[in-house]
Amino acid sequence: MTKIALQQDRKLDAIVLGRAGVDLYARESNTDMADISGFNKFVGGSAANIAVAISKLGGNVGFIGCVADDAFGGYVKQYMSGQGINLDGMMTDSSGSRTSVAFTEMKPSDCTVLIYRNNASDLTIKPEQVDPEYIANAKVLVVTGTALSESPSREATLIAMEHARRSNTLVVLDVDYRPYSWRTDVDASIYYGIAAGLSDIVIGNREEFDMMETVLAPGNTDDDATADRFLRSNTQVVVVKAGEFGSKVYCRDGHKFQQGIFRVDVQKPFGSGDSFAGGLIWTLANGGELEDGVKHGTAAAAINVSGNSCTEAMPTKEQLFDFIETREKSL
Ligand SMILES: Nc1ncnc2c1ncn2[C@@H]1O[C@H](COP(=O)(O)OP(=O)(O)OP(=O)(O)O)[C@@H](O)[C@H]1O
Ligand SMILES: O=C(O)C[C@@H](O)[C@H](O)C(=O)CO
Repeated sequence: MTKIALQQDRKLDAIVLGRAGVDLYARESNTDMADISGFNKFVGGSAANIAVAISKLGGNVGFIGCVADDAFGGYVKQYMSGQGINLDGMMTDSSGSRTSVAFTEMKPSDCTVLIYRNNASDLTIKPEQVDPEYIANAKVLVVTGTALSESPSREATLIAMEHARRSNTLVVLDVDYRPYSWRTDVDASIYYGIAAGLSDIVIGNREEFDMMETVLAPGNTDDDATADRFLRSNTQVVVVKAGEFGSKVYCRDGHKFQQGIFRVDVQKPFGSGDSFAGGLIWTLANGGELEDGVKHGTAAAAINVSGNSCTEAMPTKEQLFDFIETREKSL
């Protein structure tokens, strides 16, 4: 079993950096966008999803991000506070930006997702708004990579990672690649490469690592080669997620393992990555082994994809361990 060393004497288990927005999920299942009668509203955004995931498991979690001074921004802050998330790092922008909004169908696969990020508030956060003391008070800094897609958020994200490194705060990069956020894959691979070099743990799926290797190894699809390439500089662990095929985990010392999935009745494919990250990071922040963290993340993801939202479908600690116990008994 593998232990990831981190500073335990910290006020916060984790701080998550990136977007917090609104998810509008189809009211009807298995219905095309054109035929949906309406939507159910939730808080979303990859970083907010991960923060809620950790909080619902019982973690003390903070946030670094920015929402607009509009009704959606107020809704997001109210919900996240209600979930017990510390918002000392949440900025509010009054320059006319807009809180990110995602519209989704509700189908087990081939789900349309439309995310409106025109002048997105989360990308307005500035380096001078990132507090190094706040980061020094957390065991883990979780960065969701879309925050790298535009300045000044790009610089704010990189300085946050530098602050974390200097204060021995573990750095996790969840790649969170959204192609429409980037001018080209070459641009993306450059900044993701810099961020990966500042990270202890890099979590991505095959498509995301393909993007990250656009310049370094175009056309490579071999996970082992990808892991070898990114297990450099500060990076101790690379996790390659593979949807219903589970995940592969590679450690700097050569140890590697695979984790299969927990089979469920899937309502939607998305949210799996954020819940996986939340379960993994919560486990590590509480001194758990890497293997257990990946199992917990895998179970949290299965629970989430069988639900009808992201944030609200994140499991509590009791739900997570009941799910695992029930499934393991039936093996
Ligand atoms: N259909 C499924 N059933 C059960 N577990 C799943 C399913 N799809 C994904 N998972 C679990 O979730 C983990 C992460 O999912 P995935 O590989 O899809 O990440 P992702 O591409 O970041 O997802 P997304 O961006 O859609 O949230 C997988 O490694 C697996 O453990
Ligand atoms: O990450 C986002 O901005 C949208 C998510 O909250 C949403 O649940 C999703 O993952 C759709 O793909």
